[in-house]
Amino acid sequence: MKDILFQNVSFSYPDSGSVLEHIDLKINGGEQIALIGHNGAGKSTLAKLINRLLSPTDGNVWIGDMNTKEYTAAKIAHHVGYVFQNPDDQIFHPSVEKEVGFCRKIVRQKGQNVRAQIDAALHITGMEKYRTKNPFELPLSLRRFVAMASVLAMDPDIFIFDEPTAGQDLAGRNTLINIFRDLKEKKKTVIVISHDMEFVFENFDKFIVMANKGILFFGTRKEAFQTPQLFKKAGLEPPGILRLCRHLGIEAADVETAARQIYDKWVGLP
Ligand SMILES: Nc1ncnc2c1ncn2[C@@H]1O[C@H](COP(=O)(O)OP(=O)(O)OP(=O)(O)O)[C@@H](O)[C@H]1O
Repeated sequence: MKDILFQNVSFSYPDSGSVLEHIDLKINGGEQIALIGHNGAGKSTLAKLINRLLSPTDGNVWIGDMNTKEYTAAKIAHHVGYVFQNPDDQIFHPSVEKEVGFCRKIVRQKGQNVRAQIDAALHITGMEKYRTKNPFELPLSLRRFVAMASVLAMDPDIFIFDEPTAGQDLAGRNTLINIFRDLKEKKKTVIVISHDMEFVFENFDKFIVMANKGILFFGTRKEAFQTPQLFKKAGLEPPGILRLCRHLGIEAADVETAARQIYDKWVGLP
């Protein structure tokens, strides 16, 4: 397991000035984190510094003992898998199986069984039945799972998912929950960039909240719920469950606890 370490990292795009300033951050190997913040807060930029698509203007980003500045993006891709928001940025093979099989070289280098990796990735994403299809004949919601399968098959230590719930119905969301559960069991590091407050607060225990060119908050779901004004300061709509709990005057960090408290307080009285 590789930790991710940001040491006093600042970043500017050539034509838009400073985007991130003096970021110190440590994500332990195996943590599953939701990365949230208003539009333009710098979430994708932070994520691209992790997979070396970008390099810090100042400071250093480490993946385990690798200073990302000293490696190419292709090399870092062995350790950090990035599932882009738009799958069409990532897909370029004429069949689902070929697309997912793109991992071959990396998987072989790791001494893993290529066939087993591809089959497992197709299975967990629900893409098995589409293996011979051209990805571009599939709807966008399924193309997202093709892109996901091709990253899962590479079996990196760290996964970044950019807006994975976008355009997904209940079945798609359940597939995602299953994928995140599996990655948690495998002790993979997962960073999910999302505007889907309901989904991330239901399914993640740790949060990074970005605002003002930096990190406004890094802590547990419970701590986020207990930090007054956090969502307002971050320019975010709090999840429905938090708004409900505040209206009812109860303190709960997840739906189950809230339901139990509501039941105990109003329903379960003898
Ligand atoms: N390639 C680029 N060139 C110049 N400026 C950029 C580039 N990409 C992003 N920016 C700017 O950097 C800032 C941070 O963008 P970024 O995409 O990291 O934010 P974000 O939090 O991921 O936003 P969103 O939620 O809208 O996707 C924004 O002001 C954006 O306009």
